[in-house]
Amino acid sequence: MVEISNESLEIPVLSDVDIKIEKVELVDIMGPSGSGKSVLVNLIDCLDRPTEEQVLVKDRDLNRLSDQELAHLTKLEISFGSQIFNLAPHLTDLENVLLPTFANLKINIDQEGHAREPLEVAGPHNRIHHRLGELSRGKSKRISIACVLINDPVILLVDEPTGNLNARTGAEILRMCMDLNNEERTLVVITHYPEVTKYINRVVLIKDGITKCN
Ligand SMILES: Nc1ncnc2c1ncn2[C@@H]1O[C@H](COP(=O)(O)OP(=O)(O)OP(=O)(O)O)[C@@H](O)[C@H]1O
Repeated sequence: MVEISNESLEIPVLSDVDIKIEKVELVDIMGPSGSGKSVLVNLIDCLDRPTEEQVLVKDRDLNRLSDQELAHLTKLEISFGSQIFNLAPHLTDLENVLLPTFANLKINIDQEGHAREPLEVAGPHNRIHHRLGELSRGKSKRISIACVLINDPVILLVDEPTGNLNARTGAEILRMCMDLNNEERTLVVITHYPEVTKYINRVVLIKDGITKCN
């Protein structure tokens, strides 16, 4: 059970969710707006905690981890790519990609070299010193994927990587997700892309905070 509360109000958000995601799976989470998809992903990324029951990541109960263990998990093992409006439009692509590293990157490292691989994986890119706000939506999505990859995590959570994209670019981004999954990473994607089942064979449906299939 997950409830969101302030002093006067308690809102039950997820109440009967029982999902096991295996190592190296590629899973799509689908459901109507407000059904609890983002809250579920926030739980896996340790941004929220359940009011009842458990969330286990790599067999570890997140409620029982120390702050240091949680920080290690969320900095280096799990990466959450939120929707592109959470990227900073006034920063360059390179600066956006490097942002998740600032807590743990050594000062004298070649920053551009460090970002090169995730930028290449995320697609052809020759304008890394341009501000994000100057890019197309498709290119911005690719930058958000590069941000997810920069710390080389084993679990990737990606919120709406295909949102507001045309069919061709949406398919390219999903194919990229499949490639990342083939590299032995576990991927949890939230998308409503209509042909998602061509690319992802396990879809978890959430309706009113309850998983309908898993
Ligand atoms: N910080 C918050 N304060 C109050 N209610 C919240 C908060 N975060 C989420 N909720 C509520 O929890 C429920 C689930 O929200 P969530 O953002 O997970 O939905 P979603 O399925 O991701 O929706 P969308 O597809 O529109 O992004 C909604 O009723 C939402 O209003």
